[in-house]
Amino acid sequence: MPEENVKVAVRVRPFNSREKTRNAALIIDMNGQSTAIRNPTNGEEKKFNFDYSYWSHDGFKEQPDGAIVPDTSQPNGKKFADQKKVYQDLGDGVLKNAWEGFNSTLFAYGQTGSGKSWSIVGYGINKGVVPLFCENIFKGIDEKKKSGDKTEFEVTFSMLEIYNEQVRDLLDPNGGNKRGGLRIRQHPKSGFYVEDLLVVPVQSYKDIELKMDEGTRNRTVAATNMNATSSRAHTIVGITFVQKFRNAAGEDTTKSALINLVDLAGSERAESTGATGDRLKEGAAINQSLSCLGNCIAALADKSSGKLSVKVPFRDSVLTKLLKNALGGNSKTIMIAAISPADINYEESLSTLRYADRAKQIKTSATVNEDPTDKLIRELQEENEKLKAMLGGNMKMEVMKDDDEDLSEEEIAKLKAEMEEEYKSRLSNNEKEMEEMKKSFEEKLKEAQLLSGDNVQAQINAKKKTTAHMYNLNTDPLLTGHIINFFDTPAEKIGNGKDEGETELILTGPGIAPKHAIVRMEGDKFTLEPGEPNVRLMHNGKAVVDKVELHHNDRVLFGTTQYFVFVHPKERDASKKTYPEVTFEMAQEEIAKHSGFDISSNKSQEEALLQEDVLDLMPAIDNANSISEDLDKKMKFELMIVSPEARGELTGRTEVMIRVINLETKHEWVWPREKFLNRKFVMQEMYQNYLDGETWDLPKEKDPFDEDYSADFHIGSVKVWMQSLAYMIESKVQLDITDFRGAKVGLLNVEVSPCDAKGKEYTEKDDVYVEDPKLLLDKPVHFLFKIVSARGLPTNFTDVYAKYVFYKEEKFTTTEIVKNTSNPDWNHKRVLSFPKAEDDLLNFLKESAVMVQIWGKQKPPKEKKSVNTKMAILADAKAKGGVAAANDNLKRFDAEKVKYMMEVSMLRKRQEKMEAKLRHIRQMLEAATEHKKKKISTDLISKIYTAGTEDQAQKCISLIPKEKGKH
Ligand SMILES: Nc1ncnc2c1ncn2[C@@H]1O[C@H](COP(=O)(O)OP(=O)(O)OP(=O)(O)O)[C@@H](O)[C@H]1O
Repeated sequence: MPEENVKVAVRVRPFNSREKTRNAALIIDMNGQSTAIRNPTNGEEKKFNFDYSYWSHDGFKEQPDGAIVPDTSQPNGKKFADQKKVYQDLGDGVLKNAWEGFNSTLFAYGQTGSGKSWSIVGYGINKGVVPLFCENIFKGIDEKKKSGDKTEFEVTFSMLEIYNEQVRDLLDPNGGNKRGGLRIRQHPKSGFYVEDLLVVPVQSYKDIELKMDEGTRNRTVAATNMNATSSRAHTIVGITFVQKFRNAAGEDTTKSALINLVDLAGSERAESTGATGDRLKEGAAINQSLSCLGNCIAALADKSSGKLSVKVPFRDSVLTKLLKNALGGNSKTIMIAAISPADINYEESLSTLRYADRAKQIKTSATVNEDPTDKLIRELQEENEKLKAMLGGNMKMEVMKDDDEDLSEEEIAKLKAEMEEEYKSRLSNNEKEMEEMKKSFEEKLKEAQLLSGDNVQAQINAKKKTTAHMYNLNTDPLLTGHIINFFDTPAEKIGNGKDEGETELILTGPGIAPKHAIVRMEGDKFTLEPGEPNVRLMHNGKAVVDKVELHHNDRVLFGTTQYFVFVHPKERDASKKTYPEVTFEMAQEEIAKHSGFDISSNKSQEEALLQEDVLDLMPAIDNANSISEDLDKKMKFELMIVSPEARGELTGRTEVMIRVINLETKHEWVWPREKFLNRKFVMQEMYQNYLDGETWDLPKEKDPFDEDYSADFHIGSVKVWMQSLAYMIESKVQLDITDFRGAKVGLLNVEVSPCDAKGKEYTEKDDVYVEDPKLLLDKPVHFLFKIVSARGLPTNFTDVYAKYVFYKEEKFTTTEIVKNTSNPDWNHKRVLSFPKAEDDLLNFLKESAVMVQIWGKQKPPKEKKSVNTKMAILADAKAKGGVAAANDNLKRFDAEKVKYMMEVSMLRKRQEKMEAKLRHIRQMLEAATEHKKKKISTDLISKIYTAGTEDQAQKCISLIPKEKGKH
């Protein structure tokens, strides 16, 4: 069988708005087949060669109809690759292969938002490979038919999603409700397949479009209910193209091709979740399928470079089972690696390029799937006879294993146990397949029409024009507008389906109550009201307590995940207003604004970034809280805005962090954003199991809500400025310790002073004061750094210690640990010696500081007070007077104040020194007058001026009478 390498194309997209806000720099360059990426920190460039390198970053224009085309008047217009170009290179090949009877797989890899869907599916008029391929296949069929070709053509369509290692049939509206998802089976010849997957016959591109819409709608319902981000799911569209004709020998022949189009989940999840250092990093939060795909690709690349003993772990995940053929078997395979052009995504883009680089080494060997139809039926019959015999115990069951698989006894036993079931399934599957083969395509189409909801969809579209309704909003714009609910009854009750009375609209998700809300229709007027007290219900960003009137384009949030936009066609048509298109971001922004955040566009880059983080995290935190409430997990999450100083860091930007509070024990933790998001994925999965009625609670070590109170806790920090040392003046100060929120949590007594090489502190006597730090250049300098004690720390801590990094040190220095007191005395003392002071050091002393962080352990819980999570969170929100518990530490915590305090104390000392010098000069002049001296040697003047101590100065002044040059 001829082997062929996987074809790899890389495509770089334009800057998105996020990258533009961040003033991101372009780090990708493409030239012919090569793609270069520049490391933004050191400027180093790495080059890769691919089958195609598609420049879609700039050099284009948008036509009035929205089509994006090359603009040759721009410098990069010539190399710009539009959708057409990509289709011509990649899609056309797939089409040709399909006609010849080869299987093909096209998959898109890349981080979230890198442009995978753009290439595979496309947006609006800018159609991607899938729609263009589908259009062309039917065009080809029509042409053949017109030319009098007698071949029968059959095209079928299927669409599935892999989320959290479960397969969901996207063409089956109930596909998402099947527990554990659909099963994967293995066929001896064709490999792994999904059992019971709906495969519908289609007759035209229009049919496929409708089916794709249907699939997307089901995907939206599932994603909204599960509160999942679509970028964590893999979507596989399967198209089979069958040609039935009579061959030269006069036999009825079937030529078939399976085309798999795979839109993979965002690649970053597999990598970056590990960076949080959280114990849950190995948990379900990592997309197992994606990391396993990486392992398979690496193993296959090794294999093709000659390492034949390498085992390819296809069986380790659902995705790799289904892509086994695409990667190592009977398929011609293409990978599109999508990358961002921006420096801020350097790591992700580099890892995508490496992935692609490895993938291009993989070899597959596709064969034409063409056989006489009778033979195919005979084979199926024969196989069924065999299966029956084996199931009846007349034949030994052989475990099906690949040459490259090395299974243990245990694994073989397990596989055997699964086999019986598998045989039964295959038996019925084969029977179904034979039946299907005997049926004409017309019969199949007729059946499918009965099953399909095409007409229903057409009716819905017509009704949308005249009847009030609401449509869903999703973070992924491709999933927005697919869930429609009409309001055509006097009162529409909305709830989670657990109410005893009737609920017209059931919504699932965290925070949805049995009687959640009611939408009433009174003539042309619509109103919204909560169905029971304390439900999470928002209207245009504000919490709904009483009845509110609904107007066209209003935004409604039920619980914490179900976002909708209300459409009132009558009001809209009668109004002269132009209504803006509502986006998910807009809906989030208005919620943030009403919770007290300053949302404006007029911001510095740093503020804009912070705003973006706030908007990202606020709904996620609400969501985590409502999951905690529904599962009664006793934990509460709050958003905090934390400056680098408050985090105990010298540099960095103001960030969003999450304060976690145990409502029963009052223990607290502070989580970085990544850790929170990582854990939230696990919370969502836990919640989904709860909804599905499965055992949902997890053991302590896997529970995303669990935290160890005895872990070290960062109580607060102090920034100690070093300026006085630049003048060799000591500084003994008491400074405020501030916590993450910028609140004062105690006082720290610190001292810095110049000393000799042995660490002996200089006294007034051996004054080493310098007027200008430059005078220390190239001289040896030594300092003493003392952390004496802290006073008034919060009483809920013990085992307290301080730690810091001095100047260019890499590791923290830690004081001893002091137990059971909120007034620890550390008496920590350290000599810091620099044999030759350099500019860097002097600059550091003059302008920088040492961050001292105070750490401790929270004390064990006192007697636990049992609380109900929902009630406790509600009480807390009421006490704080708002939904979001955003802190205002930016206003409260003034990092500059400490600097000024220390600067003033240092200036005072410098002034004393200057005044002494002045006094000595004055005394010198007085002595000269008294002794009638007209001249004094410059040598003596300089000695008086630079005298280190009072004694030295007086000694020099007393030499004046002995000076020569009287009268
Ligand atoms: N070649 C391109 N030209 C113009 N815009 C593009 C291009 N590629 C991507 N975009 C834009 O970038 C955004 C993200 O692209 P897309 O949705 O395709 O990313 P994705 O990788 O599929 O993300 P996800 O993993 O979330 O599904 C979209 O708004 C899209 O319009």
